[in-house]
Amino acid sequence: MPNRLTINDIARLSGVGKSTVSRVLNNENGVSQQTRERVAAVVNQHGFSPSRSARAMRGQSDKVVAIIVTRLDSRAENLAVQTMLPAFYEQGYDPIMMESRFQPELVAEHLQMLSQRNIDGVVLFGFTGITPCLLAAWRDSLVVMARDVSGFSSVSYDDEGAIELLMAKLYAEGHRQIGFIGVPHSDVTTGKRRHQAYETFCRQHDLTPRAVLPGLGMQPGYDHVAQVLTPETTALLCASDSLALGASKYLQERRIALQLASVGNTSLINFLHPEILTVDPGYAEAGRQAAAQLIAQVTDVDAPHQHVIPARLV
Ligand SMILES: O=P(O)(O)OC[C@H]1O[C@H](O[C@H]2O[C@H](CO)[C@@H](O)[C@H](O)[C@H]2O)[C@H](O)[C@@H](O)[C@@H]1O
Repeated sequence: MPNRLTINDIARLSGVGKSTVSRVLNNENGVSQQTRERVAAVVNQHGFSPSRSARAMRGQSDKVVAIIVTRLDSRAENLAVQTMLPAFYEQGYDPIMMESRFQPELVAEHLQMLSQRNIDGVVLFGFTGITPCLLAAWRDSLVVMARDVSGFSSVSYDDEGAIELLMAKLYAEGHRQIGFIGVPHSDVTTGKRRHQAYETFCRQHDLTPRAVLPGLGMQPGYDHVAQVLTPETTALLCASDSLALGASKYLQERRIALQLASVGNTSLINFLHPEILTVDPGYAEAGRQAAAQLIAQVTDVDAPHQHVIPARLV
């Protein structure tokens, strides 16, 4: 018996008609309890796993998408998820959330499990180590967030543009000694692209670059900011809001007055530090576009497509 029974198989094995099986699988009225149990017994006995029908039988949605975030505590990713969820709900999809913790092996495990459950599609927050090969089976039903992966749909941010906007603003305000705190180049987007954009701006405007790349998070910002400060430094550009929060705490404790700037425009930084100059990479818009793209793909309305969200100075 093949793993995936057809509706005909179930009808034959249960001794009922196809339409009866369909009514049972779709949890409709008009079927006796006894017949319902007979059909359910066949389904259970044969290890039947047509997730859509099984879900319908349990009265659950038959349209399910998965959202795989890298970290459940990322403010950036939360902002994108916040606009993604209503877009999925509106079209009748039930989203489930999973976490990768930046581990490709975990992504592989999640995808394997999702494909066994016949999930309609996946939004995956990408990172270094995610390869086209890893995602091959999902080419038509997956959207990568925050970076592009060759051959797949993606919604990414304009990392260089975000830094150029902030550097241009700081420069226009008269700053000539601008430090940079960022993320190692192994992280291609938040790390390499944002740092290189800073270096390029410095080169083009004859500024001396002074950068440190400790990694994502508030603690690295707090621990490493001192390395880029000189007595002449008047401004500090942070590759993310979390780094800016850490750097800001350090500077406040030592009563060092600097113009801080960061990429993020997340609610915590706006609430605690409205004085920080910030660029909105477009997390909310990215969430909306990712949901729309995935729905268009899984309903055959659109082919894979790459979107880049423009950054906006706030
Ligand atoms: O301030 P945070 O919430 O820690 O945000 C930092 C950056 O998070 C995102 O980048 C990181 O996750 C991406 C997947 O969502 C991954 O592709 C990237 O390599 C990571 O650095 C976000 O895309 C950035 O804009 C945030 O600055």
